[in-house]
Amino acid sequence: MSNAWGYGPTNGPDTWMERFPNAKGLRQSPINIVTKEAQFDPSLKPLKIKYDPYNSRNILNNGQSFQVDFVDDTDSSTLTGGPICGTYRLNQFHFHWGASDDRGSEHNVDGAQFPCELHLVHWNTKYSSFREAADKDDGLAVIGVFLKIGAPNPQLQKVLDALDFVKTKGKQTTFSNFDAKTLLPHSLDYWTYEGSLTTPPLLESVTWIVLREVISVSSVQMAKFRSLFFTREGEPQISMVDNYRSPQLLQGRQVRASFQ
Ligand SMILES: NS(=O)(=O)N=C1NCCCN1
Ligand SMILES: [Zn+2]
Repeated sequence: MSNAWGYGPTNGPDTWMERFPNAKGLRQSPINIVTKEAQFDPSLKPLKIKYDPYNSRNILNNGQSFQVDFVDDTDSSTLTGGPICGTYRLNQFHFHWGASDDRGSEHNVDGAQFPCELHLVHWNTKYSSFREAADKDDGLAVIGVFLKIGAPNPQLQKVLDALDFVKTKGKQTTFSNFDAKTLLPHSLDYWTYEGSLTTPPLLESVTWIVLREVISVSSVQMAKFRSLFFTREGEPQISMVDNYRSPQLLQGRQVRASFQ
């Protein structure tokens, strides 16, 4: 019987501290963003996001979410500017979502949850790889984008159409020529703070960049997310839903805003 971490009653976020001591750290994520306490910082630069569709490689059900992986052996898909120094390369993107539209995001805004949250994961090229960067204080930068129920999102639909081929844990399929920029909202206004991975090993290596503007997702599209399974083919099916960690203590951290 696998004792892998997950989101169930016996291996979920409340149990993670047993095997992953970072869970009790002082810069854990996600957090609740209290907008009135986020201070505008005029020194924050605009985000510069350059994604090359040629770098998208495959889509994988990893048993906790699904992720779209990118070839990251050159600087062709990068994040620069914003709160970070240097160049960070796009490694993958994935999502977190709920069993119903009232929950699912990891970050909250003024105590409110969204039905889904997109994470675009980048690593600092001062290090040689994602793996080497992942445990460094300035190793990672993750862009968080909230999804709000509304009109169907045609760009997101391209990703959702591929889910038919990765229903169960361990399944993957080619996913080429996808422009991740098409998943971003028009405005790149953001909140930023120093945090962690929201999944084990909960490494405290992430500069979080959470966009203020949401993107849309329809209820039918949310049902597609919920059609995936945490479990492998042939195992008793457990629907992949509620794969989110709840907000953690701020522990004195400052959340800055790139906008007034
Ligand atoms: N939800 S998160 O903070 O992005 N967590 C991640 N864990 C593994 C590698 C990518 N990201
Ligand atoms: Zn995530």
